[in-house]
Amino acid sequence: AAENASRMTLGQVNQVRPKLPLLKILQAAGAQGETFTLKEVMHYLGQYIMVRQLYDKREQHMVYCGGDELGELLGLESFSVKDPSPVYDMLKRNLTSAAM
Ligand SMILES: C[C@@H](c1ccc(Cl)cc1)n1cnc(-c2ccccc2)c1-c1c(C(=O)NCCN2CCN(C3CCCCC3)CC2)[nH]c2cc(Cl)ccc12
Repeated sequence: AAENASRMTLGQVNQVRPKLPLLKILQAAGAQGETFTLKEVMHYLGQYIMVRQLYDKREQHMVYCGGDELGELLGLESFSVKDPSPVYDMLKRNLTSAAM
């Protein structure tokens, strides 16, 4: 019982709460709820890029997000999935820890 309780709380400890503009993007990609693991956030952002066809069909590592809400959040017209730093910077600005 105790280990289950601790496992449940540990499961909670790595949850993050997206701010509203990011939450709307995740929900557009099918996300349910308001807190996620970082892995889930990345999964839904990838799904969003796929569904909105923001990646270049020929150069599939290039994402053209200008004019999309994602580009507004990133402050970028485009980026390469090979350099995740702009995405991590955006997440720092748009995620709060759900643990508090
Ligand atoms: C390594 C990983 C990644 C993850 C995070 C970051 Cl900051 C960079 C890179 N990654 C590698 N390519 C992609 C990618 C490329 C084009 C379109 C969609 C996703 C991703 C991204 C994933 C993802 O969850 N990826 C699962 C496997 N992907 C392979 C690529 N697959 C598609 C590539 C285009 C053609 C169709 C398949 C989709 C599944 N989540 C992301 C979210 C963002 Cl903000 C940006 C990119 C991704």
